[in-house]
Amino acid sequence: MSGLMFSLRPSSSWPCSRLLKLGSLFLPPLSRSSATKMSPDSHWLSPADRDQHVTELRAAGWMEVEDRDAIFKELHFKTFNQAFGFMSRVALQAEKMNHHPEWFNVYNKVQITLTTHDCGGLSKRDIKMAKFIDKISLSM
Ligand SMILES: C[C@H](O)[C@H](O)[C@H]1CNC2=NC(N)=NC(=O)C2=N1
Repeated sequence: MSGLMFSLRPSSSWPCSRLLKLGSLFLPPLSRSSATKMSPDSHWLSPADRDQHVTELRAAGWMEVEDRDAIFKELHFKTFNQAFGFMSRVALQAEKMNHHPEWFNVYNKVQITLTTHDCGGLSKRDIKMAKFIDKISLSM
């Protein structure tokens, strides 16, 4: 495919929903309709909502990822079985929400990064998944 290629990245003043509309101007009609059909909870969080949610999640041990609009947490369990059982429950929830973590497991540790790939940043789905993860991890 020839032609000008560039990527639109959300920044603090350009929410993903606006970038999607701008980006869709350069997409073929088929992609344009799908790009604007994203469910609202996978749209980029507004700066005010993002600040509020991230502040709450930071208090629960989440941290912001330096070079991307994402949140990260490392969880420690007593055993590998407990860690894997936790991952199994989160995996079922991920399928139910159609929203999947980026994660790494070694023995009893699970490192999780949450971001919304469709939007290129944090959305309500990430917040919902982070709260689910915190609830499940406390019950293991
Ligand atoms: C096609 C499929 O519905 C999409 O790719 C879903 C799958 N899981 C996802 N997971 C995450 N974290 N972000 C997404 O944007 C996403 N999109």
